[in-house]
Amino acid sequence: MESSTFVLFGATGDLAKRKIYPALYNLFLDGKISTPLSVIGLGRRELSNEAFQAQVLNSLQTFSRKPAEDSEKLRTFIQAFEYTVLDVGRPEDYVKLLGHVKAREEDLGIPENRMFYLSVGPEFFGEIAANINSSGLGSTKGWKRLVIEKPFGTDLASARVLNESLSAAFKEEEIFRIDHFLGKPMVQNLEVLKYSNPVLRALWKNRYIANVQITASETVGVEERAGYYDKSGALRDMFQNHMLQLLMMTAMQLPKGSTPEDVSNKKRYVMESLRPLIKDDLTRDVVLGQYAAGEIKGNPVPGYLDEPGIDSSSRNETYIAARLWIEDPMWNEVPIYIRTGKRMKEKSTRIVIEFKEPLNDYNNLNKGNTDPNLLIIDISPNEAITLQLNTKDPLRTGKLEPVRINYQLGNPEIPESYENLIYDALRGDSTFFAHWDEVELSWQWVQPIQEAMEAGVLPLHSYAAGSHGPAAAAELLGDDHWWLDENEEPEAQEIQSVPAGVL
Ligand SMILES: NC(=O)C1=CN([C@@H]2O[C@H](COP(=O)(O)OP(=O)(O)OC[C@H]3O[C@@H](n4cnc5c(N)ncnc54)[C@H](OP(=O)(O)O)[C@@H]3O)[C@@H](O)[C@H]2O)C=CC1
Ligand SMILES: O=C1O[C@H](COP(=O)(O)O)[C@@H](O)[C@H](O)[C@H]1O
Repeated sequence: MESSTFVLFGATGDLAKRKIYPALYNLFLDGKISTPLSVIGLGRRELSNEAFQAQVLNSLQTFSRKPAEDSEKLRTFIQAFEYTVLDVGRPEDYVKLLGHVKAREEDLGIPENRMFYLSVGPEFFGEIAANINSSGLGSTKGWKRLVIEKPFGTDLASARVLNESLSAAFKEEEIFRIDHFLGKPMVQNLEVLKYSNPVLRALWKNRYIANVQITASETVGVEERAGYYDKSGALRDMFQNHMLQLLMMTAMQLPKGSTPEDVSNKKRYVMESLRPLIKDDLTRDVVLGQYAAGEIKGNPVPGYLDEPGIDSSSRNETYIAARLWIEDPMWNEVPIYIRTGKRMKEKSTRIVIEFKEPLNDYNNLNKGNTDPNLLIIDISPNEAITLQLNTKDPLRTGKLEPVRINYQLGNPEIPESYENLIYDALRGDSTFFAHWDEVELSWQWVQPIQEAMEAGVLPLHSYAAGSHGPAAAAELLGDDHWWLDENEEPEAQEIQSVPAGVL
C-alpha cells in the first residue's frame, strides 16, 4: 500500500477523538499504515500543531484499545499530525489547505494520494466535495478518496440530492460511505461462516430456514443527542442503514473470490427482491414504539418525553420492528424479523437463524415439542457463534433437550470496526462500505413507513424502559417468537408487564 495524506474534516469533533485517532494509532502499531504518515486535521477553531497533537494524544490515552505509553513509536505517530484552520464555506481555506498538503507531500516524499475524511455534519458533505474539486485538492497524480459518515440523507429525495452533489466531484468507486456495523468483525465473518462451512452452506435456504431474526437492542436512551435523535428516530438512525445492511449481509449469496463490485451487486439484488411495503398493510408489518419510564439494570430511568431536550409531545419512535420478505427462490416464504430500540433490556446486536422443525421427533420422544435448531451470531458487544442442537437428556427423563455449542471471539487483539473500515478505505477496498444503490434502495423501501409516520397513521406503542419492547412486536411474529439470550427471562413474561397502550 502506498503512503497517502489523510485529510480530516472535523478533526476537533467527538467522532475523531473517540474513533478515528485510536483507529489510526492501532493500525499504525499493527504496521497496517504505510509510513511516512501524514494527517492534516481541519476545523474552524484556531489551534497550533502542538495543541492539536496534544488533543490527539489525549484521545489515544482515553480511547485506544492499545496502550499509548510514552515511546518512540508514539512520538513518531503524534508528529504525523498537523492542523489547518478551515471553514467549510470559505473557498480560500481550501486553497490554503492545498498548499499545506503539497508542502507535506514534498517534505515527506509522499505520492499525491489523498483521502478526504468528512467527520462533520452531513449538511456540509456536498459543499466540501465541491470545494475539494474547485480548489485543485482533488486534482492529484495519485488516487483521491472521499470517506463520509452517516447519515446519508434523511429520505429518498435528500439522499439523491446529496449523491448527485458528491458525484459531481468524485466517482462512485472513490466514495466510501461508512456504516460502522459493516466494520464489525462478526459481520465481516458472515460470508466465511456461510460459505466455508458445508453444513451451513447446505442449509442456508428456505427449504431449511424457518425465519431470520435481526436485533440491535440498546440500553442507552437518547443520551446528549436530543436535537439529532428527535428528528431522526430509530427508523433513520438505525433501521434504514445498519439494520438493512445486516439483512443484506445475511441474505446475499456470494461466490468465492468476489470483488467489491460483485458484493455491491449481490446486496443490491437483495434490496431489489424485498417485497415492497403496501400502505394499507403497514400496521401488520411494522411496529413503532417509544420508551416510557422504567428500570435499566435496577436503576430508574426517565421516559423519552422527559429526556432533556425532547419535546414533551414528541411522537418520535425509539423502537421499530418489521417483518420483511425476500421474493427470491432461496428466501421465499421465510419471514425476516428486524427490530431495534433504545432503552431495552440488554445491549445486543444479534442475528438468529431459526431452522425448520424436524418432520418427526426422534422416536416421538417430545411429541411435537422439540426445540428448533438455532444458529445465533452475536455481533456486539458479545462476539460469538452458537449452535443450538437437540440431544437426549442424559438424566434419562427420556426427553430430547436443546444444548448450545458456543464459540466466543473475545480477543482484545481483534481490530475495532473503525480500524477495519479505515484500513479498507486506505487500501481502496469498498467491500464493507455502503454503495449508492444499496443506500438508494434502502430509502426507497422505508419510504412508505416515513409517509405513514408523517400522516400519523402508524400507531406508536409505549414500552417500559428495560423491557424487550412493545407487546405489539411479539404479535408481529404470529406463531414465531423472538429468540433471546439463554440467560434471559422469556419474552412472553416480560411482554405482559409492558404497557400495551397506544400513545
Ligand atoms: N460522534 C459519533 O459517535 C458519531 C458521529 N457520526 C457522524 O460523524 C460526523 C461528525 O460527528 P461528531 O464528531 O459527533 O460531531 P461534533 O459536533 O463533535 O464535531 C463536528 C466537527 O465539525 C467541525 N465543524 C463544524 N462546523 C464546521 C465548519 N463550518 N467548518 C469546518 N469545520 C466545522 C467542528 O470543528 P470546529 O468547531 O473547530 O469548527 C468539529 O470538529 C457527523 O456526520 C455525525 O453524524 C456518525 C456516527 C457516530
Ligand atoms: O450509528 C449508531 O449506532 C449506535 C449503536 O452502535 P453500536 O456499535 O454501539 O452498537 C447507536 O447508539 C446510535 O444511536 C447510532 O447513531
